[in-house]
Amino acid sequence: MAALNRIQKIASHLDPPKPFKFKVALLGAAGGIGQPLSMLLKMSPYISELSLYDVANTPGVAADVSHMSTAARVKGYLGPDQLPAALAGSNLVIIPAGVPRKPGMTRDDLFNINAGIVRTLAEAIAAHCPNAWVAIISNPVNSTVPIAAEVLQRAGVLNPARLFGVTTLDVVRAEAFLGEIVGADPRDVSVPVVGGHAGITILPLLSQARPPLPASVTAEQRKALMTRIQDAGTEVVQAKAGAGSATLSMAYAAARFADSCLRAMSGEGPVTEYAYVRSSAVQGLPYFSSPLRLGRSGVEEVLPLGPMDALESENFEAMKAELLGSIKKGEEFVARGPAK
Ligand SMILES: NC(=O)C1=CN([C@@H]2O[C@H](COP(=O)(O)OP(=O)(O)OC[C@H]3O[C@@H](n4cnc5c(N)ncnc54)[C@H](O)[C@@H]3O)[C@@H](O)[C@H]2O)C=CC1
Ligand SMILES: O=C([O-])CC(=O)C(=O)O
Repeated sequence: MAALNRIQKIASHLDPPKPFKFKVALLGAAGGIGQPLSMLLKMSPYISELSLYDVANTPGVAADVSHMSTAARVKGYLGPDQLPAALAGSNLVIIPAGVPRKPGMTRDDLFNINAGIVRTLAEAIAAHCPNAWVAIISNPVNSTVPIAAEVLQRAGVLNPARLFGVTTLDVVRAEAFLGEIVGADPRDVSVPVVGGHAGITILPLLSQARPPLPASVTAEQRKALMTRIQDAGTEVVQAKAGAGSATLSMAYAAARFADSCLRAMSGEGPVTEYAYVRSSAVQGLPYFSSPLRLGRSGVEEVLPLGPMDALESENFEAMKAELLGSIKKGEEFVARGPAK
């Protein structure tokens, strides 16, 4: 314990106290992702107020997390009546609300339930914190981000520079898997992952990986690594055998994404992150996950995708129809309006 205190003292000396200034709202805070993410956000030096919202079980989660001896003040909000207060004044809203997959399902199979949840939450954001940055985790991300965008646009408050589909888990996985292969600490590995967040739409650009894949890795092994990154969500769904999908690695990835947003908001830029955003990065695809330069106002620049090798270019072409279909499905859902 003495050693831990000493390490903490040294760390706080090296890393001077940050202004604890942002309110972050987590919608779906009592779920499989929401609970560990609440804990990780409570540890963020950038958060002064942590607002935990869910339709079930938030009082318990909020009471539990609030006992951690870190600066963020924690408040739990339960049910739609408390949603306005949960959101008011938020700088960043993170949304893991919704149902997860079971074995045999695709992410798109979640559309029927999660589309309505995201629409309702986006309507509340438009009304109660229209300037917040919004990070959507709920699947299918390829459609839920266009849903949120359409809702915000119809309310006259859409700022595409502040609306993100969280694809950080794809990057995290690529770093972990490549780190294993090259024998490096994954924190020293970088792999761009672009496109969308489902199967073939997840496009790891292994040709741009740093450190590069060793020359001994064959074309088949390279293809297998690409496929493993694309199917990693399914790997977890199958391993959990009906008990849900990735929660802990997702909470880690979302905390990392939130940290990037809050650093950018603080002016500690430039911050580079990957996320699924509305952009003109790829002709004919109004949403695409790209490398982004984040600053105080949100996305300041959508960075180029960079060169692709033959396999990546082939995958890039092959994903386009599916991604566009998912985008249109989301947009049409909002255009149709609520079921009568
Ligand atoms: N973007 C990504 O990389 C990933 C996305 N996901 C997605 O995240 C979502 C959540 O996954 P889990 O946390 O494992 O699910 P979960 O079922 O454990 O938790 C979801 C939570 O959302 C809450 N919820 C339901 N309706 C709500 C509403 N209207 N307002 C507020 N909260 C509501 C539930 O009460 C529950 O606590 C799923 O759609 C899943 O597919 C999961 C992993 C990775
Ligand atoms: O696979 C799922 O259903 C959850 C998810 O998006 C992921 O783990 O990447």
